[in-house]
Amino acid sequence: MCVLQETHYFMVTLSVYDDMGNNRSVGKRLTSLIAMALNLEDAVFEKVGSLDKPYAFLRLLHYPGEVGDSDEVVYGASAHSDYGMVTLLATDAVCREEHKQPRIWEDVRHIKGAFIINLGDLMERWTNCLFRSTLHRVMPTGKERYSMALFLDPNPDCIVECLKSCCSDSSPPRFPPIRSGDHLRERINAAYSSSS
Ligand SMILES: O=C(O)CCC(=O)C(=O)O
Ligand SMILES: [Fe+2]
Repeated sequence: MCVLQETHYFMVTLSVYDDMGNNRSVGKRLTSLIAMALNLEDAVFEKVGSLDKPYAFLRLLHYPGEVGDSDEVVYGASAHSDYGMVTLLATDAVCREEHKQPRIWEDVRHIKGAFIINLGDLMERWTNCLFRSTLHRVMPTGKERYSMALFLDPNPDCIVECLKSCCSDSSPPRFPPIRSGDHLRERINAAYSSSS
């Protein structure tokens, strides 16, 4: 069974995608939960413009099942963090997505009907690393994998800088302010230049 055959799941993902660009209630809810977890005002991410004309991208992924017979490990997706604010990921139960906890890689358990939420680099910058962007990778298991990744990013003109409540004299901002579009371009350029 693959996620794309589960019409209901597919429709839910598309309606979340639609919501990201239109009334943005999913984005508001997610960012307010992140704010609450940090003991911040619910609307803090809205107030810094994270949801003003945000960009949402949907990526449909299919990983072939074959595992090469060489000794070299071939990743479904090599270790990376997502570049933007938050990612919602719908997958089938087939392969392993792993998240790096402080030292070890841990399998992400599949829960039917649930999304995996990855925090992206811009969330790390806003929170001054109180919330880290999740390093993750997909390991092949010899079975096909399908997933749908929905990336929610701020508008390219949004200036992302450490939230006032996440820095202090003893914990100064670790990153300078950056235009979201410049950050995304830098990360994309770095990824393509290192893979060529
Ligand atoms: O397919 C997956 O589970 C992960 C996809 C992913 O990490 C990405 O597209 O950034
Ligand atoms: Fe990713």
